Amino acid sequence: MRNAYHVEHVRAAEAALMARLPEGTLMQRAAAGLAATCARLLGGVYGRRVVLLVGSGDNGGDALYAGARLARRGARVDAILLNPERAHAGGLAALRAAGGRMTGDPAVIDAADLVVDGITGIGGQGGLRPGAAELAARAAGAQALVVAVDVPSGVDASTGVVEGPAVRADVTVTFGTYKPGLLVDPGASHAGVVELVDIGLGPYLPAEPTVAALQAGDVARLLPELSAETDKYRRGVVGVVAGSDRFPGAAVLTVGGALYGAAGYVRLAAPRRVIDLVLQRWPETVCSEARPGEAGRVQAWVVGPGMGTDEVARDRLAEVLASDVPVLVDADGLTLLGKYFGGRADRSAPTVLTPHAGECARLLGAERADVEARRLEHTRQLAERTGATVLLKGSTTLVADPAGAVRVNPTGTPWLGTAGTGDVLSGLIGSLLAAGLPALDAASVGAYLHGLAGRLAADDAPIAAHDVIDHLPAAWRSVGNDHGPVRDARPCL
Ligand SMILES: NC(=O)C1=CN([C@@H]2O[C@H](COP(=O)(O)OP(=O)(O)OC[C@H]3O[C@@H](n4cnc5c(N)ncnc54)[C@H](OP(=O)(O)O)[C@@H]3O)[C@@H](O)[C@H]2O)[C@@H](O)CC1
Ligand SMILES: Nc1ncnc2c1ncn2[C@@H]1O[C@H](COP(=O)(O)OP(=O)(O)O)[C@@H](O)[C@H]1O
Ligand SMILES: [K+]
Repeated sequence: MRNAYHVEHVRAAEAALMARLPEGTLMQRAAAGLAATCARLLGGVYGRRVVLLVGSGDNGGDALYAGARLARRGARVDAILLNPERAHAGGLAALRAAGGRMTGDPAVIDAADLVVDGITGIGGQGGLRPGAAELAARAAGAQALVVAVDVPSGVDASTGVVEGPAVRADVTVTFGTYKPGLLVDPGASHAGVVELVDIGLGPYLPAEPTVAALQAGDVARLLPELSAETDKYRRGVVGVVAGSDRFPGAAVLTVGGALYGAAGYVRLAAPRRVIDLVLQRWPETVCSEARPGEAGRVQAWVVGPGMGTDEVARDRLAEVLASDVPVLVDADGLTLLGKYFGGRADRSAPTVLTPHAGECARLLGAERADVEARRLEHTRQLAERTGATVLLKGSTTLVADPAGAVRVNPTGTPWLGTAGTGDVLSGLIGSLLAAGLPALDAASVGAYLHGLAGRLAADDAPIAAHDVIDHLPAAWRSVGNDHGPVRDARPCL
């Protein structure tokens, strides 16, 4: 698990650790890690041109001390001080002693091999002010690699919100712990590759992170375990209520995602024309024209993709919500939930909602652009308001549960932004719910595998939703299975 903490936790941990160490120790640890990364990126330090953008806080101090280390190894280091009177005194002295120079001429950026962004870190507030913004823009237009210190300046470290001009880094060297703003968009896409430097904060951080990102090993551990006794019913039955005469394809894609999830059996409740189409593509589906409540027993439902928003669809949703098993509501189901059910999921079993930004905005009565700009806040808010686990789709998918846990998905590609991929995701997560994964795990594991399948399918070229289904087995294989290969569940004869 990659854990990220809100700035207030980082500051508290820093204070507790600093109280046990000689003054300046943490900054030296940070600067050493930063300089090591810069040296590696430069592929040799001697004679290279490094420009430091230095704000008046400790973020600037880190940049100055790292600059001094590079200057001692023969780099030509120029520092541009945003506020010369308030720049970190110790860092300035170290840089001067190492032969670094102060300059007021931003043209040095144009000739630099590497620019170190030490304008603001966890102390930054809002978008960059004009002087800082000009330097950030000049660095973006130059050939140099841009390395952000701790956080790209202009990105809110706790939330990933970017409220104006901000640095776009190739690499961010962050200290002590990840910050949510490095994992959640739009901040994440300003951070580039994120490298963590351990400065010893770990023992002083709370057990529960503000935001966590699953890694392959976590996914492998969370996937259901198969054994010799496994059969289709024990694996779980997932019910799908999707498709309509107008949108039959949505059911094909949702069922496809569900078949390649962890359930052993997929049941579809849909109109005849939808069933015919689904059976052509997926003959293994068990189909029923009956209402969901009469379609047979399931361990989880997926309801919504392409089902329409008329009264028949409303009644189908009502029946599914009245069941005592986990339910995933997507697409038209979300529209119906807002229109007829007060946007709430008051149920005894878990509910998962999978809106994109537009659907999330509608359920909250907010603007889509605000949801996209402040993804973490809105995902949490919808989870609190609905009592459901909410997965907000789009660039950096987020999952929040009503108890406050948040996961951010590290896989995925913008190539997934194509019609129908959301239907595949719904089927996949529903299948994981039917297999018994708790809502937060099902949603975050589903998003992880879906994002990975999207990447494997796209490989830098356009894809269609069915390509994502086709690559789900490869995505499963690539995370492995912590419970050992399935074929070993039966002894060889
Ligand atoms: N935590 C740790 O364990 C460790 C932390 N360490 C390091 O300390 C960093 C935190 O340092 P920090 O607290 O001094 O704040 P910092 O990020 O330098 O920003 C404050 C400055 O930014 C300015 N400023 C603000 N907003 C602005 C804007 N929009 N546009 C322009 N300027 C703006 C603000 O100006 P002012 O408002 O005062 O005029 C002030 O000058 C942390 O990120 C890490 O790098 C490591 O050394 C060791 C371990
Ligand atoms: N820019 C992006 N980066 C990464 N993933 C994206 C991006 N845009 C869309 N996606 C993903 O593509 C899928 C689209 O789902 P959705 O909007 O519901 O489409 P549809 O309703 O057509 O199935 C989601 O999994 C979403 O996270
Ligand atoms: K910075």
